[in-house]
Amino acid sequence: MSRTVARVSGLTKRYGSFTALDAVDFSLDEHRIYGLLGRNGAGKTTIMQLLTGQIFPNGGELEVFGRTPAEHGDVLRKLCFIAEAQRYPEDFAPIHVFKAAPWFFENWDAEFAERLVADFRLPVKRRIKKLSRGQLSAVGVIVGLASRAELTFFDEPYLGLDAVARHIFYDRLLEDYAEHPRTVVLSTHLIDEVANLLEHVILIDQGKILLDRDADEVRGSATTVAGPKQSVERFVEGRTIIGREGLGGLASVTIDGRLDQDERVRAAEAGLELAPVSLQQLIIHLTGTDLTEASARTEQEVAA
Ligand SMILES: Nc1ncnc2c1ncn2[C@@H]1O[C@H](COP(=O)(O)OP(=O)(O)OP(=O)(O)O)[C@@H](O)[C@H]1O
Repeated sequence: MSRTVARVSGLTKRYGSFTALDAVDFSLDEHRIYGLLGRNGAGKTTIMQLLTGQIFPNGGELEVFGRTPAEHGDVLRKLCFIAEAQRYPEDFAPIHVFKAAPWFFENWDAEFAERLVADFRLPVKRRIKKLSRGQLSAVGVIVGLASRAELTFFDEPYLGLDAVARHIFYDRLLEDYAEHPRTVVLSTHLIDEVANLLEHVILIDQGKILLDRDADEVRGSATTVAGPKQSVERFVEGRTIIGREGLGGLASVTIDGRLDQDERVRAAEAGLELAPVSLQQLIIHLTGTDLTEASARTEQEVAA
């Protein structure tokens, strides 16, 4: 059985009369990659700041490696938090950040950091305030990866990183995680890009947990049916529709729930293709009203 590295229960954070986090319960197991997902302002950064001892809760229990993080230096040394707008001392260049890193991270791998510098083509001697937005994000990503902290938080780490650099990040994270398992919590809005990386999904909305499940279970919880429009519409009749796309005579409709064997045979006979739902589509459905309203409208249009 895997060890729990962090556990929160009834965790509440208020800013004045505004409740940013409302009695939240969840736990993080060792050696897993978690996606902490949710819309803007959902409470993701707040959770990460609480778990890394940067802010204090107004209520509930919070335990990281069995202790309250803010009060225990030995716990903080096992943590790495890469914030969206990570700040560094004035006049530091990346090389100074990487030289200082072993003081903060006991597992720091300088050679790995050097390889990452080459991968990201980072000018290590240039002052941080002169770096481009993407290069600044690369500094954080390198620290997050090469620190090999037992519990690493990446909060939207790649603002400004181009597509190539983002994929280097995903590849290196997976390779290094395979060799040095640890717990990683990744908060991102680029859900489709990271979907294959995630082993577990925690979805938060307006300070409450909407979903806390194994990523494979989430992916299997809905199905996309694609093919000729009329056949698709006939097949999905009476089911809960999560999303709908179409082009010319073709349609792709996502329905809630699994299909049984008979339904799969019927779909094949009707020339329809079935695919598991994309994580992004499911999350848009669970946290947004736009798509649901849009599909309700489309359903009415189809019915008319
Ligand atoms: N210091 C603060 N004072 C007042 N409100 C705050 C403070 N910090 C955060 N909030 C509010 O708490 C809520 C949660 O913020 P949080 O930064 O955790 O969201 P998030 O899920 O990380 O969002 P995003 O995806 O946009 O980064 C937001 O409504 C935010 O405005």
